[in-house]
Amino acid sequence: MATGMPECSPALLLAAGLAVLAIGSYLAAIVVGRGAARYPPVAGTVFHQVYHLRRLHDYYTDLFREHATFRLLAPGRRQIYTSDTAVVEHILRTNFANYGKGASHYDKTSDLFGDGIFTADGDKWRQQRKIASYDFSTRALRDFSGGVFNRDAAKLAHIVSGNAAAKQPMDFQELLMKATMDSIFTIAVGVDLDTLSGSDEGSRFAAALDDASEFTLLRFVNAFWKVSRFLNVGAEAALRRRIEVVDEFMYKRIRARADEISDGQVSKDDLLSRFIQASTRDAGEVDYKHLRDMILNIVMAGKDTTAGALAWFLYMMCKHPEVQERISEEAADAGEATSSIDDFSRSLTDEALNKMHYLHAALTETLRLYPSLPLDNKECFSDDVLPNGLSVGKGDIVFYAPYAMGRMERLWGEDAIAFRPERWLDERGEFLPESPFKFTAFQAGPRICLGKEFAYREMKIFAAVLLRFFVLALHDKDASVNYRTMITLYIDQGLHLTATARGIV
Ligand code: HEM
Repeated sequence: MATGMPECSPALLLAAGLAVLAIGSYLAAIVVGRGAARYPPVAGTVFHQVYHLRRLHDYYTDLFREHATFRLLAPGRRQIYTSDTAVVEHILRTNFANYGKGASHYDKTSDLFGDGIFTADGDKWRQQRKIASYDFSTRALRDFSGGVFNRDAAKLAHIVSGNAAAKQPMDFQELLMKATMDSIFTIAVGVDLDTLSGSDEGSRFAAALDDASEFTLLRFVNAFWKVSRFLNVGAEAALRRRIEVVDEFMYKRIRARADEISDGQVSKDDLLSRFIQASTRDAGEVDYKHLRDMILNIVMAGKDTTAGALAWFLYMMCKHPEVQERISEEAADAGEATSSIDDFSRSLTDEALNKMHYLHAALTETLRLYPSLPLDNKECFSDDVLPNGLSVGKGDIVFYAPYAMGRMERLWGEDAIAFRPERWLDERGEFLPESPFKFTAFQAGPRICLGKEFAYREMKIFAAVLLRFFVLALHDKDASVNYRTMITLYIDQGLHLTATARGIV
C-alpha cells in the first residue's frame, strides 16, 4: 500500500539507528574521556566492522599493528580489544573473578546450552569444571578416547581411500566435521552416531545441533530476538524446533543409559556413564537436565574446534608439501610398519604420539595462524584498571584476539605470518611450549580449554593416519582459501582436496 512516504528498507533503518547510536557513543566517549578514567583509544566503529566483515579478523590485525589495545565504538556497552599479553593475563588469570561470560551471554545461549560449562560463571562453572577435570584426567577415559580416535581415523582413511582410487576430490572439512562429531559423541555418550557413514538418526541429530548453534548465534546480532521468541516466529521458531530434536535424542540416550546402570548392566567408560554413576552415588538420583547440559556442552566444545584446526592444518600441508613429507616420515617411524590402515591407526599409542614432536609443532603452528576461536571475550563485572593503565568499566566487553595475536610481529618476530613449525622446536628437535597468554588458541588461566590434551591426541592420530597413507593436494591450486566470519574459523566453501595413495613398503 502506498503511504506517500519514501520507502525505507530495514537495513537502511538499522544503519541509520546504528549511526545515531555510534555518534552518541562517540560524543559520550569524549565527555567521559575528560573524567579521571583513561579508556583505550578509539580505532574504529561498528560500521568499520560491518564494512570489513568478510576479512574481519584481518581488519583487527591491522588495527592491532597500530594499537596493542583499542576500542571500537558501538551502540551500548564499550567494546575493548586487546593483543597485549599482560592485559590478556590480567583478564584470564590475575583478575579472573572480575571477568566472565556475563548475564547477557547466558541469556542468549542458555536455551541451547542450559547451565553447561560453556555458559556458566561462578559456582555453577566451578562445580562442573571440578567434576569434568577429574574425569578428563583419568587413565580409563584417556584409553577409551584413544581407541575411539584410532577407530574414527581409520574409518575416515577408508573413505578417503575409496575416493582416492576413483580420483574423486573430497571436501575434507566436511569429512572432518563428521569424524570429530562421531568421536566426541562416542566419548561423551558411548554411542557411535556414525555420521561419517551417513547414518540417518545420527545425521539428523548432528544437523539439528549445528543449526541450533547457528540460530543461537543470530541472537547476538538481532536486538529483537526476544520478541521473535515470544511470538515463536522466524529463526526463533526454527531454533525451538531444532532444540526439540536435540533434546529428544539426548534424553532418550541418557534415560537408556541410566536404566542400564540401575539394572547393574555393563559399566562403560564414556563420560555420561561416569557422570550418572557419580550423581547416583552422591545425590541418590539422576538429574537428567543437568546431565544433558554437561554432556551437550562438552560435545559442542570438542567437535568443530578440532575439525576446524585439522582442516586448516591439511590446507597448510598442501601449501607446504615439504612439511607434509616430513610428517609422513615421522608418522611412519612412530607407528607400526604395516600396510593396514586399521593396524597402523591402532599402533598410534600415547608412546608413539609423544615421539611426534614435528607434527605437534606443525599443529600448534597451524593454531597460531588459524585458531579455531579467532576472537574471544569476557564481560567486566566491576570497574577496573588494566596493567597498561587503561580503564575498563563495569559491563564493558574485553575481547582478546588469538587470530590477530598469532600474526603480530612484536610477539613472534618479523616472520610472524610465515608458517614455520620449527619455531616451536628446541635444538634437540623437541616441542617447546609458549606462554598461553601469548599463544591463546586454547584460552588460558583457570578456564583454559579442558580438552586440550584430548584435542592434540585426536589431531595427531587423524593427521598421522591421513599423511601416512595419502599425499594430499588442493583440487584447484589457484582457488583462494579464506575463512568464513563466524565464531569458529571455518574454511569458506570447504576444503576440496585430492588424495593419492602412498606406496607403503
Ligand atoms: C583444536 C581443538 C580445540 C581448541 C582450539 C579449543 C579451544 C578452546 C577455547 C578457546 C576455549 C575457551 C572458550 C570460552 O571462551 O569459553 C575452550 C573451552 C573448552 N574446551 Fe576446548 N578446544 C578444542 C578442543 C576441545 C576438545 C576436543 C574438548 C573436549 C574433549 C574441549 C573441551 C573444552 C571445554 C569443556 C571447555 C570449557 C572450559 C571452561 O569453561 O572451563 N575442547 N576450548
